[in-house]
Parts: sequence; C-alpha cells; structure tokens
Amino acid sequence: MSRSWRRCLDASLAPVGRLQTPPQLNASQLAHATDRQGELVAHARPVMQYLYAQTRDTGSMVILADERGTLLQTLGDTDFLGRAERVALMQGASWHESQQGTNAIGTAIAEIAPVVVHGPEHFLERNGFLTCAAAPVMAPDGRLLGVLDISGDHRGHHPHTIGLVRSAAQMIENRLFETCHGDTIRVRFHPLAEGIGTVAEGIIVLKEDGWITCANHAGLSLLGLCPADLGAMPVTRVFQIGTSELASWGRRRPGEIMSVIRNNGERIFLRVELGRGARQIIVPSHPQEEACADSLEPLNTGDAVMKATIEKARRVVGKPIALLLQGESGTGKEIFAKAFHDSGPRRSKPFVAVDCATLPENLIEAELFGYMPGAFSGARKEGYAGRIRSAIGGTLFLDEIGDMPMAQQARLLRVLQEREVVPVGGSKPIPVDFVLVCATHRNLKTEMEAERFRADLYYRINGLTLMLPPLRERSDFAALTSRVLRDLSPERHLYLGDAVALAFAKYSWPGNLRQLVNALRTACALLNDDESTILWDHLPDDLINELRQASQSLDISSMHLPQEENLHVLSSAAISRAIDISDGNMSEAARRLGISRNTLYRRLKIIKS
Ligand SMILES: Nc1ncnc2c1ncn2[C@@H]1O[C@H](COP(=O)(O)OP(=O)(O)OP(=O)(O)O)[C@@H](O)[C@H]1O
Repeated sequence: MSRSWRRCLDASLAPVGRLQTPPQLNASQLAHATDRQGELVAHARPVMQYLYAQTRDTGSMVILADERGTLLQTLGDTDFLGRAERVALMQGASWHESQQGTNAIGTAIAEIAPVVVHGPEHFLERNGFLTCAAAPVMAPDGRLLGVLDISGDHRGHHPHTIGLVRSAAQMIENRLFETCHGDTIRVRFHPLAEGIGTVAEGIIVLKEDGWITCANHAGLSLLGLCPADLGAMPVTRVFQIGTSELASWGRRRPGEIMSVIRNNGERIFLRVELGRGARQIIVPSHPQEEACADSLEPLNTGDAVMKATIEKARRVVGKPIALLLQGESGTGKEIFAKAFHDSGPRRSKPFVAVDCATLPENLIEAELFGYMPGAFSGARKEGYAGRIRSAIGGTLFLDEIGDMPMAQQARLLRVLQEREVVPVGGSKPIPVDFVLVCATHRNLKTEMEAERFRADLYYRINGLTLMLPPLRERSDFAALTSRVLRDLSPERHLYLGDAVALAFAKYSWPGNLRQLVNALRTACALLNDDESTILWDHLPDDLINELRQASQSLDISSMHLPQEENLHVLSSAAISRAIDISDGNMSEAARRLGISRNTLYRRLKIIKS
C-alpha cells in the first residue's frame, strides 16, 4: 500500500479536488480492446458469472480488466452499478494507478499480485466509499493478461472476498492452460495427491526437449519459480525425472498419479497429460521391456572367465548386494554395470554414473550429496539435488572409487550406512534408496593396506567383487571382434583381413576394449561402401606402428630359437601366467587356457620333466 501511495505522489496525483476526466473508450475502441483479449474474456465469462452468483444482492460488482487497467466486462447489482458509474467504475474506463491512484485493479497490475484496497486506502478521496479485492490473471507463458476484481460498498467489506477472487483468477488461468497450443507435455502437480485437479494444483507445460515453457500461478509458487524462469529452466531442475520418463508414464498410465521427488528432496504428486507434440518424444513403449530380459548375455562372447563373471553377477541381480567391479582401464566395467542395472527390476529407474577420478576434490561433496540454496558462493540459487539423490530407485555407479579422497570416503560411508543423505549446507537427512555398483582399476586391498582407502568403506562396497579380464587374456577375441563389428555396422558384414587379424591377435591391447572398439570404429569409417575387409590402410597410423613393433618382437624372438623349443617356451610361459593370474586355482587356469584340467596337469608334468 505504501509503495502504491509513493508512486501516486511521485506522479503528482492529487487525492482531493477537481479531477481530470479519466480516459474512457468509446464503443468501437472497447470492442477492439475486448477482441484483443478475446481468449481471456471468453474464459473469464463463466467464472465471472459464477462469482456474481456468489455475491448477488450484496451491493457489489465483478470486474474484468485488461493488463492496461481498462475495464472490459462488468457484472453487478443494478443499484451499485449506478453508484459505481459516478466514479467511472464502468466498462471502457481505465483504472490504471496513473489515472485512479491506489486502487485494487491498478495496484494489482503494478505489483502483479493480489491486492485488497479498502475505503480510505484508496488514494483518491472520491473512491473512498469502495472496498475492492483484485487478483492478476497470468497467461500460461507468465505474461500478465488482466485482472479480476470484486468491488462493493466499503460497509459490506468481507475479508474472504480476496480468497474468492484469487481462486476465480486461478480458475481462469487453468482454463487458459487447457487451450495452450503447441504443448507437448502438461504436468499437473500438488504436494497432496488429492490436490491434483483442484484449483490449487500447479500446472507446467514442457516442450519436447524438457524445458518448462508455461506455468500457472500455483505452479510457479509451488516450485519457487518466477515468470522469468519460464523458457529458461529444464524440468530436471525441479523434479528428479526427465521428459522421456514423464512421456512414458503419460502413455502407459494415462490419468494415473505418480509420485516423484523434487530437487529439494520433497515428495510431490504428478499427473501427466500428453499433447499432440508429445508424439515426437521417443520413449520405449514398454519401459519394463526396454532392456532385454538379460542384458548381461550380450557381454558373453565365449571367454570362460567372462562367462563365469556374468553368471556370478546374475545371481545377485535384484538383491541388495553392492557390486565391486575390478579390472584394468577400458575392460568394460561401466558397460558391465549398465548391463547389470538393465537386467534388474530397477531397469526403468535411473542409472547414474559418477567418475570419482575426474570430479575436482572441492566439488565432490556438492556433486554427490547436493546442496541447499545459497550453500556456497557460486552455487545455483535453487540448490542442487546431487547425484546420489538422482539415483533414487535406480543404480548409482561410482567409477574409480579408488580415487576418492579420504574425507569424502567418510561421508559416503555414512550415506551407505544410514541410507540417508544430508545436502551440503543442510541439516535434514533425506532418505535414499539405490543399488550400488562401484568400479576401480586399482587393487583396493593394496590401497587399503597403504591406508589410502578406508577398510570400513571397502567392506561396505564389496558385497561381491568381480574381476573383468584384460583383453589380452580373453580367449574370445575373434568372437568379440565380430560382435563389435556387427554392432558398429549392422547393415554390412565386415571382417578383418588375415594380416590384420594375426597382428591383432598378437598385440597386447593395453587400452583393452576401449582401444579395440575405437580402432574398429575408425576402420569402419575409413572403409568404402563397397569394401567389407579391414586392411592395414583402414587402421590409424599409431596403431599400425604398435602392431608392427609387437609382431616384430615376437618374430625376432622366434628366429633365435629352434621351432620346437619356441613352442615349448611359449606354452610353458602361457601356462605359468595362467596359473599366476588364477592365484593357483587349476580349474580356472585350465579354463583361461581353453584346455581341460587333465591336459593342464599333463602339460605341467612335461614342463617339469
Ligand atoms: N562388451 C563390449 N562391447 C562393445 N564395446 C565395449 C564392450 N565393453 C566395453 N566396450 C567399449 O569400451 C569402452 C570402455 O568401456 P568402459 O567405459 O565400460 O570401461 P571401463 O573399464 O569402465 O573403463 P575405465 O576404467 O577407463 O572407466 C566403452 O566406451 C565401449 O566403447
């Protein structure tokens, strides 16, 4: 009220005395102004009739003004309309603050907020017999469209009138949403499931890329947004759910209510309605079937160790057992973790991968645990849920866990023990539920002994440890290569030329599957459309050099040895390496070598003799 009076004084309005006649539209100007706001007027009309029915015979009127303060529609008791006309409270008149001083319509426009102006609070003395309650009506994209108002004699003032007007303005906004064109996904939400479909529900409209383009008043205030955020904020900043999951829910469960977690950790209920544009969003028609029933099977290309590893993993799918994947860099730990997630009952929920080695140390906590609004300088003003909370219901994959600093290890341990996370700058723990898969190329036991990794955390994350073999130790190189080629180029049947195949087989592949897949990807790109055999020309130069060096070193060693001795040496070396790698487990060593246990013992006897 004081801001409004200050504006009136600054504009040199005089509260008393003879006043200039305020601008008044003639009939054709009024028709033009009404046309300009045709949609608002059309949707407001039934709501105004409803309001009038509630206030009939109370000496009052219901008014719809446009965003400039021009009165477009009025409905009221005849005797009061007559009195109102004497102060120009009638169709075509302007009740902008600059014309009429502080008044509910003009001040609601200036403040873009609901306003009550009672009796002498009116800046112009002649308006002092009025009591008025007004609420702005916002367009779905956050623009001010107009104002809804109930005005009456100040002696009939009722404090509930403003509530009535606000609800009615909200009803008009919600009706405008129904006709919001070009929408893709409309989300209705409320902290209570029963609040959806009521006048108190929040509504947002999303474009197919997930940006929030429209919101009603309740939607903005429930989410703590302002109109300027519309078109500038993706839905994932407010809810822990993405567009395709929303679209998927809307298609599979039309009309049903789902519960999601907001990014501030609170639970909220949603109903998703899909508009025409939502058809463009590609979502799996049955997310439960989106991944094949056993997503681990494609990783089995015949290597005995890999097969046994996959079988062990299958036994813990869907159970609350933390998986620890160990293996050299590039052996496919993340691909394995994703396949493990896709094989389980949580496959339609998020799979959140965090690379602990690349997160700057000072950001790990905020990234993992989230933070409250304004927790530190440079933080997002709305706060951040953090990666752990993004994984709720799904799988959290902590890659390179061995590189996590000790201080963060302690915090992570607490989260795993308590199954709760406390965001940075917050004090309220938020319950979290996820399956944990960790990976590292380090030997965590050695790290633990060197006191670089906490023993208590090691035992927490190590429900089941699986070792992924390096490529050079896999016996399924040929089958694996064909599968990768088929995946890279499904429409052509590609294979390796003899010389390249031989060189590949002799090479040690220090970058493991990553290096092999990258080499094959480059080769596919360099092949002409009519070529199907990968030759030296199709390989990157640095790889050609390494392959040639590896092959020469083997050839040179073979030149100095008689053929028989060479084979003997090579097989002895392979056998002792397999036994070493298998920690003396003869069955495993035999599996690695692709021979039976009996053959292995026979060969050992020969070597010893
Ligand atoms: N079974 C597979 N089939 C096809 N490609 C694979 C397979 N496994 C791994 N890859 C390829 O190897 C790359 C490395 O895999 P991934 O990131 O899973 O390895 P990693 O062991 O987690 O590596 P790092 O330890 O460096 O994080 C992947 O981007 C993918 O291209």
